[in-house]
Amino acid sequence: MAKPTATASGPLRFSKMHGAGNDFVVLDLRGGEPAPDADLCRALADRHFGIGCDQILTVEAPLSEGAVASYRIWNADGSGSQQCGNGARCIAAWLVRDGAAGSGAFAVDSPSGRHAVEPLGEGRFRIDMGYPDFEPARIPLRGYDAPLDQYVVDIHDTVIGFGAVSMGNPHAVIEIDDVDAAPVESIGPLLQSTSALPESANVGFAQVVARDRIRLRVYERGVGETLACGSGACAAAAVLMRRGRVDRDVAVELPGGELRIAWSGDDTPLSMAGPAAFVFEGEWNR
Ligand SMILES: N[C@@H](CCC[C@H](N)C(=O)O)C(=O)O
Repeated sequence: MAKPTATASGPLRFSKMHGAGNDFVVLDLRGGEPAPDADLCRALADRHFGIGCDQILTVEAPLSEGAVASYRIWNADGSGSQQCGNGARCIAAWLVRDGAAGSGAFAVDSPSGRHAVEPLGEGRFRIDMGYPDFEPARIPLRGYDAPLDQYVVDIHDTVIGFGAVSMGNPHAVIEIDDVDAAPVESIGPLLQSTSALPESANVGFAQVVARDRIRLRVYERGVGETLACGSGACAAAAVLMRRGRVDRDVAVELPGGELRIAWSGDDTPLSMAGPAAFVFEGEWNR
């Protein structure tokens, strides 16, 4: 099979991939192809008139010495993001298939920094996702000077308690008794709309099942509910670990699959392990 590459003219070649059901259109921009603009992202992501995906990922030249490549992320609505955990694993799988990375450990750059990648075999990868940042100004979360375990907002008389953290991108985490009954479609967009979260946030609804197991649904910024959010799984685990609600190594069950999150504490990066899969290759007629 020919390697999917983007050329300056003619059809735009893409790979369709997913990580635990969070699906992607991957474009290779290493040949100098411009990044997709918001209109093209929306067209590619459209599930009826386009290819259909939650995010568009672009493979680009490395930003740091020794990294094999970098990637950027666009949501289905055309907005950009700084991080995508499931996307990082898909980019890793794509780079291995491409030959840019070998079968051993390697590094990739993202808008939020450099990530060590460890191929685990059978289509699974472990990614160093960096340091969870609880500092309100850097999430960003307005109205607080110091991190709290729980923040409270009152939006049009709906009171919402949540934890907040940046994984490079902003996350709010609401602990809930039964994730199946979580008001994802109502509270997700409502919390995203608060001026306390000036860059919006990915809103996770997390149920602690056991000290080593969380169930999670995420209403993503720029998409809506997805089958999995990798950075959301990292965020939920980090918030619940910091509260002492779960152990430092947990399984996170999402509607589309399971991820493993480990974080030994403030001075160490958090790691995420999970699957990455190719679905099909194609050409977009522009
Ligand atoms: N699905 C992703 C997160 C993608 C970006 C997010 N919607 C944002 O706007 O920050 C993941 O797996 O982390």
